[in-house]
Amino acid sequence: MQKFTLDARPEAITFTAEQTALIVVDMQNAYASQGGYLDLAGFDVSATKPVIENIKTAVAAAREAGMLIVWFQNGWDSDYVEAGGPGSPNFHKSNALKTMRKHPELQGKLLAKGSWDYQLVDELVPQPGDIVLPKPRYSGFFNTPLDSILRSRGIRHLVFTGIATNVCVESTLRDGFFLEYFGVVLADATHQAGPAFAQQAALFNIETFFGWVSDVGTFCQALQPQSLARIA
Ligand SMILES: NC(=O)N/C=C\C(=O)O
Repeated sequence: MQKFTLDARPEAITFTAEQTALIVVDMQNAYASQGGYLDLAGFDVSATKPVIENIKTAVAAAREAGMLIVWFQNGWDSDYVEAGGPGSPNFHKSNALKTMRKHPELQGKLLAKGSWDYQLVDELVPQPGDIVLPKPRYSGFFNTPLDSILRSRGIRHLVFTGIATNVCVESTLRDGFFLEYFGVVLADATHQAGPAFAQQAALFNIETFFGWVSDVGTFCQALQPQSLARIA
């Protein structure tokens, strides 16, 4: 199998396309569009357009190289049974659920399966062969078949894109770390929920404790045949 070497912080990392999945976390209207959940809850989503474009670029490069693409969609049934009731911390901490309690006219609209909010943004369209997974909590490993899907394909490296860096991206990468996956974040294909320092802190944590940090241009360059670092 051909090996690729990606320049990253804190050091370069080597992987094969067959053993790597590109993970696109929650690129739904809820997280990336004006009028979506994050926007309605008071988070700034004004800088998500370049992130969408960068994800498109990373997905195309990964697809061309033969990597598995996994798309996550965060949310619940329209009655919010999957969100958990007052006995669940999610009921108390989810800003979507809190926003809907504050604005009952939004009930059934935020992060509900079948809603515009739940849909992936129009610019990002999964293709046949990709895997699209619903997830009910921040981590993509929790109550989803992600681990089985990856293990059955011998995948060991996960390249992360999506929103939000400091919530679902970091949660999934951390759980992956505990399950022995090597996690890499493409920083310019992610965006935080909250102030800019949340992005910096998440990337610091990942780079220092849980994984590696690179960017889309470097990722695409690493996958180009002429710049491949062929190792045996
Ligand atoms: N996709 C995410 O990172 N979500 C962050 C917050 C939420 O879903 O409430």
